[in-house]
Amino acid sequence: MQEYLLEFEQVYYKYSGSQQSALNGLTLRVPKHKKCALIGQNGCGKTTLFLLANGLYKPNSGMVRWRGEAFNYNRHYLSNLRQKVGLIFQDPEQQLVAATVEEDISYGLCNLGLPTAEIQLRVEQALVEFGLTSLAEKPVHHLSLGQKRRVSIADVMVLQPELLVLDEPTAYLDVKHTRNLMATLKKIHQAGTTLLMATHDLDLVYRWADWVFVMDKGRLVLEGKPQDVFMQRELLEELELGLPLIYEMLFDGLSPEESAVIQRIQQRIWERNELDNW
Ligand SMILES: Nc1ncnc2c1ncn2[C@@H]1O[C@H](COP(=O)(O)OP(=O)(O)OP(=O)(O)O)[C@@H](O)[C@H]1O
Repeated sequence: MQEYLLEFEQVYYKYSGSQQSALNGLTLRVPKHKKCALIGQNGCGKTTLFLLANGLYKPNSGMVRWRGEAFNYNRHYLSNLRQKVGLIFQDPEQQLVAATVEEDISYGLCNLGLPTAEIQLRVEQALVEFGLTSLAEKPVHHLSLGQKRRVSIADVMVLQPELLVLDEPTAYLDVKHTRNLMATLKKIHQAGTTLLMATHDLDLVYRWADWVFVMDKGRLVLEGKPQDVFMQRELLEELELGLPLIYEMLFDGLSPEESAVIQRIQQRIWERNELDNW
């Protein structure tokens, strides 16, 4: 039976001074072990959802649950929750706090009060795992965007979260760094971490995700496997989200022979994704 890590039930959230709710009766459950993509227009509430996901914000009404239990917003609970739900911000600058890469990665571990030997071991492992060993002593403000992104992921992964939430992690990355990032996420997923990623890149969603959430105006309007979600052409056009290129082509008046080729390619992509699944 499918287990759910994080659940939002009828969640409303309004920023102070704002007229409209950013989350508007959001009900959404994150399935354990999946690679979930969250899509929706600018301003539909994705980042707000993420800020509620690790308790940085509290709903005005409704409930957020972790493994079936309602969030308790006391300090001890939140500190535990933030180890389990790792949040990667859209802008890595927001996340990097220390002078050097090594210090930045150890920052969260020091806050947990772990023994020094344990901290050193985990930092060394993270430096190797995320290809940062040669940058260990480099000042974080001297890094490229792709390197900063890797450090921000290492900062969070060193805490060994069960769910990793990423807000548009491929924004501003070139092809090479996007591929590297996706390879890193694959390793993280294979090691047992559930992923939830907001993105506007529908081709990436189609190739990567095994579950897709579609949000509009602060609520969930559609969810499912990519191949089912992207068949909902009219709804997605109505929401002005567009479609992955392969669906644009499929719906674009192809000959039966051309359609058959596209469908064979789709089949290959689904099979490959299934193999990668849990
Ligand atoms: N700090 C804030 N104060 C007031 N309103 C805010 C604040 N942050 C976001 N909002 C509003 O809340 C709504 C949801 O914003 P949010 O950033 O969650 O959307 P998003 O889906 O992440 O957008 P994007 O795709 O552009 O990142 C928007 O209407 C936005 O203007």
